[in-house]
Amino acid sequence: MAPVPPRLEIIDLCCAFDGHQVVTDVSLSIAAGQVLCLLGPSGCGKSTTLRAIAGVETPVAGIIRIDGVEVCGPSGLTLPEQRGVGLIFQDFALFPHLSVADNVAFGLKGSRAQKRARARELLERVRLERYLDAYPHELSGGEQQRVALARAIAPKPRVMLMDEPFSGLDNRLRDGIRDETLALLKEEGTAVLLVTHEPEEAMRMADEIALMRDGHIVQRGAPYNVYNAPVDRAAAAFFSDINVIEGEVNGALTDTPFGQFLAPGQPDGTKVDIAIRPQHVRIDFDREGRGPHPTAQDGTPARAVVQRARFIGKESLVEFKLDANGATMMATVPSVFLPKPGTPLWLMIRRDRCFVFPRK
Ligand SMILES: Nc1ncnc2c1ncn2[C@@H]1O[C@H](COP(=O)(O)OP(=O)(O)OP(=O)(O)O)[C@@H](O)[C@H]1O
Repeated sequence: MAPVPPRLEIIDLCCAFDGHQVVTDVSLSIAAGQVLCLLGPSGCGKSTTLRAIAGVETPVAGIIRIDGVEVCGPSGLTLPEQRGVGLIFQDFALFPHLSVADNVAFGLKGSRAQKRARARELLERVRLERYLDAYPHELSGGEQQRVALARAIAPKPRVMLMDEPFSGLDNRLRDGIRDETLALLKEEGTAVLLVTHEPEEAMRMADEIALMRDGHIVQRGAPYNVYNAPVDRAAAAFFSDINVIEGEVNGALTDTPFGQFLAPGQPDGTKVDIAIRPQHVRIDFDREGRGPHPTAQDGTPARAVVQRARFIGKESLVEFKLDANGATMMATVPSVFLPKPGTPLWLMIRRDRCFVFPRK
């Protein structure tokens, strides 16, 4: 039996404006029921990629296939409305003069009764069936977004393209609507491409993350892998604050205030950055100038002096200055831990949580 093609497949997509390339050789594939998040900073080319898939932007090169059928490529361009693609954007303009049911049924084929039945089914799924005959202005922002969602899903698109669809909603509402949306789309076997610049949103929603920078996909993988094995310093820094300890390679080792680190394959004299997230820095007390003993897991402790400490909700953020080289380090600790500025403490860094990158 021939293998099932991915629901959405993009090969070497390139887009340009006025001769300036903003999307370069982007390749992605998404299976039925899978969610891929295109994650990256503002201006990196996420929305342009999405618009090219929708068919409202014409790429300069590349192939786009939906269920194995080319909709953009050497054989030509399929019209946007014939691609079987749904779109959800941040501003989810509903038609103000149509009832909620008619908004959801808009674009559906079939008899009036059939369209109303499908609208009811979807409004039940987003728990808004009581508003079937209401008008958009009678609904809250979050409810309107759920109607927009039901409208986008109603024609059973094979591919759903979502551009920051939840950023207009408040935090508590957002989590529920996000989860609800995904469950519905997965159930329908839709391939979802979600554009976001928020790592937390991507990690929460994605089966796979494609990290984008300057028009390129720099890393692809499951959220756990992208977070825990970033390809470079910028990829690590995109997900959270990071501490960077600078070093230089000598005999495949790098000396730092936290002891020696392996830098395999790096020639002598290479400058390296050792990155560690603040939540993987451990703190211990100063015992009359002595710290804890080195361990295999945490390496050598380094003495540091508290610069400031802030409580930021679930955790506290403490900023230190290292005795050894005056470098600044940040550590997050669960709950309230607010040592006074000037307090000497010892820092240890989880060896298995450090990333060693040659400096660019
Ligand atoms: N219609 C256009 N004409 C000219 N340049 C454009 C056009 N649309 C986008 N660009 C440029 O292309 C680049 C990529 O833009 P795009 O909107 O794809 O980025 P993005 O990653 O989606 O950013 P954001 O998260 O801010 O929406 C940017 O430099 C932008 O200025």
